[in-house]
Parts: sequence; C-alpha cells; structure tokens
Amino acid sequence: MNIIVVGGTGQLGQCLQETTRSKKWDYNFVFLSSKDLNYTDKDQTAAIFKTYSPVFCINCAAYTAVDLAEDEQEQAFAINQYAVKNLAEQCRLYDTTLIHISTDFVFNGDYSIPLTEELPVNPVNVYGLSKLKGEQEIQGILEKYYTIRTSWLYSEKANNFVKTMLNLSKNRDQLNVIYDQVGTPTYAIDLAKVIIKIISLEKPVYGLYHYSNEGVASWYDFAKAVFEFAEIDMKISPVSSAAFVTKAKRPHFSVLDKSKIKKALNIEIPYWRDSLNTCIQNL
Ligand SMILES: NC(=O)C1=CN([C@@H]2O[C@H](COP(=O)(O)OP(=O)(O)OC[C@H]3O[C@@H](n4cnc5c(N)ncnc54)[C@H](OP(=O)(O)O)[C@@H]3O)[C@@H](O)[C@H]2O)C=CC1
Ligand SMILES: Cc1cn([C@H]2C[C@H](O)[C@@H](COP(=O)(O)OP(=O)(O)O[C@H]3O[C@@H](C)C(=O)[C@@H](O)[C@H]3O)O2)c(=O)[nH]c1=O
Repeated sequence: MNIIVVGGTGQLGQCLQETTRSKKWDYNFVFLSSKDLNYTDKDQTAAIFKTYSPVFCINCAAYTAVDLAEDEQEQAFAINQYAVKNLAEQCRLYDTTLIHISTDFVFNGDYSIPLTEELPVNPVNVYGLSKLKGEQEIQGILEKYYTIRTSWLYSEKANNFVKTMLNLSKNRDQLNVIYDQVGTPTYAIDLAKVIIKIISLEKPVYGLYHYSNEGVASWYDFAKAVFEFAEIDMKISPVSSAAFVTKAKRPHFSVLDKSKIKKALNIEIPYWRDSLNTCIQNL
C-alpha cells in the first residue's frame, strides 16, 4: 500500500519524513521532490499514479512565495490551482484519498472571531486566491479528500519566519515587525502528526478542516517569542502594516477555529509558544 507525498522535500514534506521515520508502517511512503514529479505536468502525474496506485496522496507542494505571486500570477495558479486539479483527477481515477493543505490566507481578515470552516472566504492576495481555487477544484472532483487550512507554518526545516528572524539577527541589532496582523503560528511537525492521525483513522471523516497551534499572536509577538526562546538580545519595534509595506496585502486577522478537527480526530492541540520553544531548542 503506497502513500505518495507530493512536495515531499519542502518544509512540511520534510517534517512528514521525520514524523514517519520512527515507526514501522503497513504503508510504503514515497516522498517525491519536484524533480521526481512536477505536478503541473498531467502526463508525469498520470505516470506516477500508474506506478504507485496510491491509497493516499498527501499534497505538501505549493507555490508559497506570497509577495512574488503578485508578479507571477500565472505560475501561482498553475501550481496552486491547475496542478491540484491534476492530482484530484488522478485521485478520482485510482480511488485515492487526497490530503491537501491550504491556508488562512483564503480569508480577508475582516472577522474578529476565530474563523470556522463555514465562514465566507475572500482572499486579499494572489497566493490566497490561487490556494482557494485549488480547494474548489478538489471539492468539485472528489468526495474522498481532506483539505486542511493551516497558518504561519514554521519548523527546523526549509525557510520560514522563525529562520528569517534568526538570520536577520546576525547582521542587525534592531528589527521592525508588524503588530496588526494577528493569527496563530503552527509548528509543521504538529501538523505532520495530524496528517499521520488522518491516515491512521479506521473510519474516515472527509472534508474541510482548520488546524493551527492553539492561541493567538501577532507577527510581533511571534518574533519576540523567537528571540526569547533563542536567548538572543534583540530590539524589536512593533510597526503597523501601513508602515511595513509588502507587495502582497495580508489579512489583519486569520485566527483559525479548530473545534471541528479536534472533535473529528479526538486530539488536543499544543499551545503555539510551547511548540515554538521545542523547535528552537532543536535548531
Ligand atoms: N509556509 C507557510 O507558512 C504555510 C504554508 N501553507 C501550505 O502548506 C503547504 C506546505 O507548505 P511548506 O512546506 O511551507 O512549503 P514549501 O515552500 O516549503 O514547500 C513547497 C514544496 O512544493 C514543491 N513544489 C513547488 N512547485 C511544484 C511543482 N510544480 N511540482 C512539484 N512540487 C512542487 C517545492 O519544490 P521545489 O522546492 O523543488 O520547488 C517545495 O518542495 C502548502 O500547501 C502551503 O500552501 C499554509 C499555511 C502557511
Ligand atoms: C521579514 C519581516 C516580515 N515582517 C512581516 C511581513 C508579513 O506581514 C509577516 C510574515 O512575513 P513572511 O513573508 O515571513 O511570511 P508570509 O509569507 O507572509 O507567511 C505566510 O506564508 C503563506 C505561505 C501562508 O500560507 C500564510 O499562512 C503565512 O504563513 O511578517 C515584518 O513585519 N518584519 C520583518 O522583518
């Protein structure tokens, strides 16, 4: 029984590799880099499904460069929408369950209560819109799918906000960080464990879910905690989104409500500061 992991060498893909390594599985995990499978290519995608006839396809691949996406719209949609459609079509053909990852950036940030799966979406940037289109392709093609919206992923692997902060601190003695964008950081290892929980379920609970760590933070709070746990003396100044201009607009509020996934999987979710501390101690 094969499980293919598309984007298997990205941040979440590497965290899944680490999480699955410690145990013997009835499944054979196949971690595919973008060189093994460029899933924008229909023929390549079909060939991979023909080779493995997977029981699960875990899609950790995406176009994730939020600012660059504003200039590279075609590429963002090719990867986050049309390639996802390719995957979903192959999943339907092979009766494969698709586990797909989406983002808090499908919301516009205008709500001020934790966001449930039922709330209307309205992305404010190209990345968010392309990810939303990907979600909708899946919903239109498949019944056996899990789409997990998550937020502010970080880990010991690849590039992320935690690593950016630590790298910047090597050459700077002061950083400006936005305080008026509020969400929840998510340790990618915690998300990988949730994906493992899903593939281990005896009875499937398909559908759309929200998952992040527990609690609420601004990027400023997140940065402060990074330096606190890393024991680095760094001056961080809180700035508004208006003062820290980026190419892509980002939602002011994207705290996800996790009630549905907690109930469906019967899980407790770690508090974001506890997981961040674990990650920093591992770096
Ligand atoms: N990072 C974050 O903060 C958040 C991420 N998400 C979502 O979580 C998921 C995982 O993100 P994360 O691990 O951080 O992302 P990364 O950017 O670390 O990894 C993305 C992976 O996708 C691969 N990829 C890109 N294009 C293709 C392609 N055409 N064919 C095959 N593989 C491709 C990349 O391969 P290569 O490097 O070789 O190009 C890379 O390995 C994504 O769906 C993302 O949208 C959701 C919320 C927050
Ligand atoms: C580097 C830096 C960023 N920021 C701000 C900009 C931005 O609003 C916020 C985060 O910046 P980044 O570019 O690191 O992260 P960003 O790419 O916006 O992160 C997003 O990635 C995509 C893939 C998602 O799906 C989202 O959930 C979210 O994690 O921090 C500062 O305020 N100061 C800084 O020095």
